[in-house]
Parts: sequence; C-alpha cells; structure tokens
Amino acid sequence: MTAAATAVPLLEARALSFLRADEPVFGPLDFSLGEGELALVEGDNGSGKTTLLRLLAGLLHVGAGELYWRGAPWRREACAGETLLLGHQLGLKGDLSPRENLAIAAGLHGAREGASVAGALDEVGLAGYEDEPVRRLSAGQKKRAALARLLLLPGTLWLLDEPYANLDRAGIALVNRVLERHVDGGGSALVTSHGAVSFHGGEPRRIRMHA
Ligand SMILES: Nc1ncnc2c1ncn2[C@@H]1O[C@H](COP(=O)(O)OP(=O)(O)OP(=O)(O)O)[C@@H](O)[C@H]1O
Repeated sequence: MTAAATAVPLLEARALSFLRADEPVFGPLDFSLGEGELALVEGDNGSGKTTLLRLLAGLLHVGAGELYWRGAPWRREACAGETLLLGHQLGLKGDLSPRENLAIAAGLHGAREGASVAGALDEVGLAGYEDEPVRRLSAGQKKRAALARLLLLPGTLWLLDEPYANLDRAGIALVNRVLERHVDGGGSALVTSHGAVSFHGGEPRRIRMHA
C-alpha cells in the first residue's frame, strides 16, 4: 500500500447532511479530501453548495452524519485557524482600503510565511488601488481584494464559493494560478463554480450535491 493510500484525509464526510426545519438541504454526502487535493462542488442552483461551504467554515451546524478533520471528529476550534472561506459576501469593510482590510485580517489571524499586504495586493493586480476605500472599487476589484486576503493569511483548506464570479479573463487565470500554487504547496480546496474550470495537472475530484 502506498503512503498516499494510508494517509489520513484532511477532511472526511460520511452521510453528511444539513437540516433546515428538519428537512435536509443537502445530503447524505460522502467525500474525503486530502492535503494537496482540490475538489469541485457541483450542483444546480439551490442544491446546497454554499450551505456546505458555510458548514465546513464552522458557520452552520452539522445536521446529520459524520465529519472528520485529520481523522478526529470535526470541531470548529480544531480547524478554524486552518480554514479560509471566500464566499458571496466578501467580508471586506467598505469604508476601509484594501491595504487596511488586509492589515486588520493579518493582525487578527497572522500572515502566511513570506507574505505581505503589499505583495498580495500587487499579485492580484490592485497596485494603485491599495488606499482606495473598498466601496469605490468595482465588483471585480473587490473580488481581487478578497483574493489578496486569501494569499496573505495562513490556511490549509480554502473554501471558495464562485471564485470566478465578476472576474475578467486575467482574473480567472489569476484564480487558477493561485489555486494551483496552493495545491502544489500541499494546500487543499473545495471550489464551487457554475462556469468552466480549468486546472493544470489533471482532473480535479468532484463532489456532487443531491439536487
Ligand atoms: N438563510 C437561509 N434561510 C433559509 N433558507 C436558505 C437560506 N440560505 C439558503 N437557503 C436555502 O437553502 C438551499 C440551498 O441554498 P444554497 O445557497 O446552499 O445553494 P447553492 O447550491 O449554493 O445555490 P446557487 O448555485 O444558487 O449559489 C436553497 O433552497 C435556499 O433557498
């Protein structure tokens, strides 16, 4: 048996579901995700993709089934420092600049080794907009500021909900590039997207939601 076959997955779900008013929003779902792996979360509108990502970010409670983090029962405290969610709500303060938003995030959560606020903003193409209030940025520029925060903060598991939305072709290529680098460096990611997703290095794993 290879080392990969025996490795404990970063995340494992067994018959996982989320309930609203005792009705399942999704599930039962079975999947596992190892370090250095990316999975696409696929399903129609309303099938529960955002709900799944919010649950894995610790914002919602498991309804039924089992969830494991590095082989132990999932606990918010165990994975909070290693999990980053990029959702529809970008979590940026509109009155603050990208530089200020990122500095506050790094002050709260720390920064990835070798990463800096200026470097992250430059990488996502926001040079020249660092000190503009976020509310004055375009939708794509706001998304880029949120991506810069992802590059800056430490995190093993990225939960990306429609990361390509509002981005131009260069922005889409940027998302693919940073995702590939994250995964090549041993990081993991769950990604929802209604558009075509192209990654180098083979077919990503797929998690299909029950419609
Ligand atoms: N805050 C909420 N309160 C009640 N129901 C909700 C809430 N948020 C989502 N839902 C419902 O939960 C279900 C799953 O929604 P979710 O946003 O997870 O779907 P999705 O797969 O991400 O959809 P989309 O592809 O449209 O983004 C939907 O039926 C939706 O109406």
